[in-house]
Amino acid sequence: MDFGLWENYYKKILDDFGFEREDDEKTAQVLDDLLFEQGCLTLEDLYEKVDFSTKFIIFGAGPSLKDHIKKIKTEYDLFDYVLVAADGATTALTEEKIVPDIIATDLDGKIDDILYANACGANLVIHGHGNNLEAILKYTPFFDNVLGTTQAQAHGNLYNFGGFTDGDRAMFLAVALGATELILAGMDFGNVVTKYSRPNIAEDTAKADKIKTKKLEYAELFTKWIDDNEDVKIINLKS
Ligand SMILES: Nc1ncnc2c1ncn2[C@@H]1O[C@H](COP(=O)(O)OP(=O)(O)OP(=O)(O)O)[C@@H](O)[C@H]1O
Ligand SMILES: Nc1nc2c(c(=O)[nH]1)N=C(CO)CN2
Ligand SMILES: [Mg+2]
Repeated sequence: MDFGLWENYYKKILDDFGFEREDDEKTAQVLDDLLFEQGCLTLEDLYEKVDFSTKFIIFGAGPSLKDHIKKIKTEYDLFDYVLVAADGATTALTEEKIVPDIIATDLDGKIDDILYANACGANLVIHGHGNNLEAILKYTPFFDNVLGTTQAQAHGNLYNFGGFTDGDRAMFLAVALGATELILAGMDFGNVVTKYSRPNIAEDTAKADKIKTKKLEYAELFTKWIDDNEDVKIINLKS
């Protein structure tokens, strides 16, 4: 999605959630400075790492994630696909001894699992926004093979491929990497969250709060936008 079109959605998101654009821009600047210092990936670098396939599997952190991973393990040849974990989904993949090729994260998943997957070879797409400045400062220096994103205007080392939550941004990234097919696993949307999305809940699942429910509505909207507007086949294992 080009920035002009994205900006219309972005302004609505800022308004809907009460986020400040200046806060997003401040974190973006910090992330860009960190990546300048430590080195980072360009889109072309990442493309070279995953150009073995144009078929991608995107793993979200919804209630069907574990079942979908088990189905994929038995019915698919994992080496035929570029595996992209959205943040908390990394933990479920780690439990199943799978290292994703890419993790899209705003660094609020289980950091130990993301660090482990990164050490095992997963590339990281770190998203800076107005509410994760501390996590960006604290954890970014510990990761290798990082590409940075922002939801504001891209500048310096950062990209904006479109998308809001880790899951739908992972899809926009896949499109930017030339995906022809996206298989969605654990992308339930709706209003139920899992321990992979919310590590502190007592049970395996819980009712999403209002803000999370609204985030998932945007995730679904952008998934539909990609399906309607991009030249890519989307297969959601949930439906
Ligand atoms: N029912 C669901 N619960 C949680 N995540 C889901 C669900 N369905 C789809 N997803 C996707 O899985 C992704 C990973 O979940 P996670 O909660 O770790 O992400 P997030 O974008 O950081 O959300 P938040 O800002 O609420 O922490 C989400 O970004 C979303 O796109
Ligand atoms: N400012 C801000 N931006 C975001 C946030 C958030 O909590 N605050 N959460 C996101 C992923 O769900 C994506 N973008
Ligand atoms: Mg996250």
